[in-house]
Amino acid sequence: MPAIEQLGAAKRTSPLWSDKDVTVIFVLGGPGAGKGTQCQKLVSDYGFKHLSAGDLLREEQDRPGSEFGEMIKANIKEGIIVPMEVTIQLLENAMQKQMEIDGAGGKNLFLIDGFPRKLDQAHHFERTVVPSKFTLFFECSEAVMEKRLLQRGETSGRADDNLESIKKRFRVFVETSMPVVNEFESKGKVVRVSAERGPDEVYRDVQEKFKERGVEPITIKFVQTA
Ligand SMILES: Nc1ncnc2c1ncn2[C@@H]1O[C@H](COP(=O)(O)OP(=O)(O)O)[C@@H](O)[C@H]1O
Ligand SMILES: O=c1ccn([C@@H]2O[C@H](COP(=O)(O)OP(=O)(O)O)[C@@H](O)[C@H]2O)c(=O)[nH]1
Ligand SMILES: [Mg+2]
Repeated sequence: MPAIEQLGAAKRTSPLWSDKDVTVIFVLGGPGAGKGTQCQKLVSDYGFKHLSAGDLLREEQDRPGSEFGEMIKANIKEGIIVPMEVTIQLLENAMQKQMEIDGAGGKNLFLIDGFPRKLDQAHHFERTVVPSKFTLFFECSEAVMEKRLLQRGETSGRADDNLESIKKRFRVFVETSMPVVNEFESKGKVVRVSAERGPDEVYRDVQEKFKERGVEPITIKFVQTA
């Protein structure tokens, strides 16, 4: 990727896509709330494509020759939000790539997981890439999230799944990311689900809320041939 000020979204003044052609649902919730877990379920039942901002940043961090690698690494370890231009460009690139793969018949349904984590990101993405349909927000206590993250840390290999980084991430979530949820909430654009129970119970609630919002699972029609 080129220098930050050269990135496409940094220069555009109107959205790249219309929300009539491209559906984006933001997925938010504290670290360890279960965003990734629920997104995987939605992918198989609803035909969404899942884009995790954190995964895209980790991929860019590890890409040989990336000029942002060191900066991303340092930010993730400290739980700090990476400058939005980088994250938005990575998301836009991933969406573009997916649309090229799907071609004209594609449904262009995207779950954007772990983003926007800051108000400026939310505003900039909606102004320069595409406005979101709504935000799926997972509510979870810090005690539960901490337990899940420490357990995930046993095998994830993630530099931020340790108690010190987890505490910092909780703080950033409350101070920086919750204002995003509150702003979307004031516009009636938040679907709130409790994430305290097991993955299947949480998912049942997600499906119910999606139905209320008119988002239906994929139905496979079986055609009788004989
Ligand atoms: N509802 C749940 N109950 C118990 N454990 C869960 C639940 N959802 C996710 N987990 C586990 O908790 C950890 C964090 O989940 P993940 O989906 O990675 O969360 P996030 O993307 O919000 O950080 C993972 O190890 C996952 O397997
Ligand atoms: O839009 C984003 C999303 C993630 N991150 C960084 O990536 C880290 C991990 O995010 P991820 O969503 O993978 O963590 P999760 O909430 O799933 O545990 C965050 O703490 C931030 O440092 C960021 O800077 N901007
Ligand atoms: Mg995640």
